[in-house]
This record gives sequence, C-alpha cells and structure tokens, in this order.
Amino acid sequence: MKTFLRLAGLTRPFAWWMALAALIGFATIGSGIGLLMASAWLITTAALMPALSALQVGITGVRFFGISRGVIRYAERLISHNTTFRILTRLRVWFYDAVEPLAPARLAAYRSADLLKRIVDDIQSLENIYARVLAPPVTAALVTLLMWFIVSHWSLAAAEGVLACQLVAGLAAPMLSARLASGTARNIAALQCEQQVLAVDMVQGMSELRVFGMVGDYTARLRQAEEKKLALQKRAAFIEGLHESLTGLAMNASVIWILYSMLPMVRSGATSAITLASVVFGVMASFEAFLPLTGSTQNIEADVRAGERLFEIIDAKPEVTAPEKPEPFPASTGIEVSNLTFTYPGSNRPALDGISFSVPQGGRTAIVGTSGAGKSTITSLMVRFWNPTQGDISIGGRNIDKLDPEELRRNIAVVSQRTYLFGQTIRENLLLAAPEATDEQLRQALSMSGLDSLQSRLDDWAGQHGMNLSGGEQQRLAIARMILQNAPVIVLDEATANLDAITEEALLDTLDRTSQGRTVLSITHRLHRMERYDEIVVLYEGKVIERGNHETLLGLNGFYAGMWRLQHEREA
Ligand SMILES: Nc1ncnc2c1ncn2[C@@H]1O[C@H](COP(=O)(O)OP(=O)(O)OP(=O)(O)O)[C@@H](O)[C@H]1O
Repeated sequence: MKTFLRLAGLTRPFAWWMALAALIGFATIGSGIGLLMASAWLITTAALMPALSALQVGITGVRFFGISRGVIRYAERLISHNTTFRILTRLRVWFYDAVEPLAPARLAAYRSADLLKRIVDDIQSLENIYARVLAPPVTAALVTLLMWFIVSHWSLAAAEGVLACQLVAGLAAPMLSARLASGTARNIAALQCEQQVLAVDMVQGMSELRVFGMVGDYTARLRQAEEKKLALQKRAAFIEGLHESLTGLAMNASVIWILYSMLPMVRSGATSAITLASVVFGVMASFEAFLPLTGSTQNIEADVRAGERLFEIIDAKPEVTAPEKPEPFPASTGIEVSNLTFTYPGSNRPALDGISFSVPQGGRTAIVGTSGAGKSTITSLMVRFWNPTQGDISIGGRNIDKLDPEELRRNIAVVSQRTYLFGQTIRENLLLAAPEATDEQLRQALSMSGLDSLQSRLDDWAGQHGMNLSGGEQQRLAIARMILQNAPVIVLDEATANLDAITEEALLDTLDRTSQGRTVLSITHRLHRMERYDEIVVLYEGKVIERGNHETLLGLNGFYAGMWRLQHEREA
C-alpha cells in the first residue's frame, strides 16, 4: 500500500489532467448509455407505428449520441494518452536523476540486464498506473452514480437491484480476481527479469558458452523460465476471463431484476414498455465501465512490484555527494595521499590499509604490486567513485571531497586496462573526452597514440563494446581519449597492459611526451622502464611495503627487486 501511495504521489502534478481524462472517460460511457437508451426508445416507439414526427426526438437522440460517442472517445484517447506520456516522461526523468549519483558504487550489486529492465520495462509498466489502475475505478464509480439517478427516477427497487449488481461487478469481482491472481504478476515480473539476465549473458558470452559446450544448458534454462512464465500467463488469462464472466453475469442479473421489478409497473400502466426497454438497454451499456477493472486489479500488483524495484534503487544513499559549496579545482596539482584505508562493502579485509604517498606537481609516481594488491582501488578513490573509509586524498593541498566530483573527474584523465567503448562510431567514442574537438584534433590524437590506420575511419562503427577493434587498438583509443581530454592529472592504470612490446615502447614514448608537465600516477604490475619514475610505491595486500626510486629499490634487494628479477629473467 505504501509503495502504491508513493507511486500515485508521483502522478500528483498531473492530477488535473487525470481528472479531465477520467471525466471524459465517463462522458464516453455516458454517451454509450445515451445511445442505447435512445435506440431502445426509437425501436420500441417505431414498433407502435406512430407518425414520423413522433420519432424525431429518438432520431435526434441517436444521431447526437452516435456522433458524440465517437468524438468524445477520440478526445478521451487523446487526453489519456497525453496524460500517460506526461507521467511516463516524468517517471523516466525522475529515475535517471536519482540513479546517476549512485553510479558506479551503489549499482555494482545489480546485474546490467536487471538494471536495464528496471530502467526500461519497470518504468514502462508504470504507464499503466493512470490508464489502467487509477482511471477505471473513478469512471466505474461515476457511472454507478449516473445509473442510480436514471433508474431510481422510475423505480427505487430496480435501482437498488442494479446498484447491488454493479457492486458485485465493481467491488466483489475485482476483489475476488485480485485474490486469485495474488502473486501472479509479481512472479511473471521475476521470470521476465531472469529471462532478460540469461538472454544478455547468453548473447554477450556466446563465444565462451560455445567453447565450453554450455549453449544447450543456457537454452534449457531460458526455455524453463519461458514455460513457467507461460503457465502463469495462462493463469492470469483464466482469472481475467473469470472476472469478465462475472461482470457479464452481474449485468444479466441486473437486467432480470429490472424486468422483475418493473414489469408489474408496466402492467399496471405506472410506466411504459418503452421506458422499460430504454432502462434495460441503458443498464446493459453501463456495464462497459466495469470491464477495465479486471486490468486494474492485475496491473496494480505489477505496478507495485515495478515500483518496489525502482524505489529499491532510488532509496539507496549515493556513496559520493557533491559538497554544497564546492571549492574550485586547484591550479597546482601535486597529489598527497595520507593514511588511506578502504574496505569494499561486504568485504572483511581492507583493499587499502593506511597507505601514504605523494606525487609532486608535474612529477611521476608509480604504484606497483601483485594482482589484487589494491592498485586499481586507488584510481577509484582518486576519481571519487568511492569515499575512503579512513584517510584522505588531496590535490594541490585541497582535499578532493571539497571539490565538485564532476570537475574533479574532468581534471583527471584515467586510462585503465578495461576501456569501455560505446557501440557508436570511432568519432563519437573519441568526442566523449572532448565534445568540441575538430576532426583534425581527433586525427592528431589517433596518430599520437599509434592509430594512424584509424584516421580515415572516424565514421566506422567501433562495434558492440568495441568488438570491431583489437584489444590493443581499444587500449590505444583510450590513450587517444586521454590526449584529447588534456587534463592536468593523468592516472594510467595498466594503460599498456594489452600491447605488444614494440607498440608498448612507442606508446610509452608518446605518453612521456604528452604527459610532460602533468602530474602522473602510473599503476602497473609490469616493471618496464621504471627509471622514468621519481618514486615507486610498492603495494602488497593493501599496504605500502617499499618505496623509493628504481635504483634505491633494486639496492634494497627486497620485494620489488625480486619482482623485477623475476620479470626480466623471464623476458630474457
Ligand atoms: N567492487 C569490489 N567489491 C569488492 N571487492 C573488490 C571490488 N573491487 C576489488 N575488490 C577487491 O579488492 C582488492 C584489491 O583490488 P584491486 O582491483 O584494487 O587490485 P589490483 O591491485 O588493481 O589488482 P589487478 O592488478 O589484478 O588489477 C582485491 O582483493 C579485490 O578482490
């Protein structure tokens, strides 16, 4: 109920639109009732063969309601679709605004297909909240009231019977079908999510599944989920049919009741058979208002489930928030890391444990260590994807939590070992780093990063996740982005890890040239050309175990010297 009220609250800015659409929905059914009543009046009166002039009222009524029903129905569709799309737009903007600050820390726990389903399908399913959940009961209540006034005008007893039947169609039947369908929409949504996750995994990991011969296994899991979903959809359809039959039964019962209570009046001459026929047809037409209530009960559960899934994300507290009054990004860019400790949520071991080091303005520091030592975690903390558990990082003497996170990220160019390339052209992938860059600048950046071959292919599609490019080309594209971003601080996180020795050499030269005068933090486990660094910080299991320049560290004959010997003996 709480979720439903929260969802309904989101549609509050459109209350007037919704009221107007419900009113026009009521007018559509009202004109349907008028059309059938006027038709019944006309046919029964005509059967008595009066003068044509006596039929004029009926003819005009049929014409009026016939035309107005079409026009009003059109207006109703127009306004209700307009309202629905306004609500949908608001929901989408609201969700994107709320999700953006949560990335990436708070979204790491969600599978991408699941997130996609929430962003696309769950919000889409909420479009029903107005058209299929909120509007039908309002229209049904107004129609019930209208029929009470019409029928009670001729017979109170008949009106009471009609009201009873309408309460069955409007309350008892929806409550019964809601009870029978309880859990169905929720389980269908869960299965759809499972299918989507499996399908995305299957498409993205098709090569691995083929290599390991697991395609059949995944297909079977997909089929199983589909079968379970079909069984639930059949159940939902059965309940919908039952609900519609109950509505039909209630309508027939109301007709029988009217005949039962009004026929004696016709016999006694208290009312005419023509009136009786009109009332019967009018009541029959009024039950059109109760049919959409089936959808109302079934959609309410699906909407509440979708709402719960969305609120679960929305209610998460962002890991990083911008300070109310951010300080400007400093002119000098020396980095100072002091006593930095960080533990990932759910982990019982700190990824970084009280580390300290500094990179002077325009200097170069390398962080080296074995896999899992915590090197990349430093990058995530530097660009404030996470906040440190303890300790702090400052740039130019200013703690980075005093800066606007977006401005901070604009001023730190990160080249990581996993470069995400969008399924767009090479040009668009480059413009991400410098939206204003000219083609000439893009070509220059490509050339500097050793990608002369791509200079004439700016309009080529990079492929899904950059699959039309080799691993080395993707890496070099990331370096081209770094060149274009032209940031004063550069973080190279295994930037040349995927390259062959010759390309790596050339690129290290490029990086050295382009990073002149900038503050560089280079994270690597490959000890290559280490004499270029002013200081090397050696990490082991989240702790700094050695530090100094290349010569000093080799002289120590400790962990670093061991790593260096191991790599160079292997390469020799
Ligand atoms: N999102 C995460 N959630 C939980 N633990 C994580 C997460 N990311 C990394 N870790 C853990 O934190 C530790 C440090 O990881 P990190 O990626 O910083 O290591 P690394 O030195 O960069 O390793 P590599 O050289 O293999 O990339 C590892 O034990 C890793 O399993």
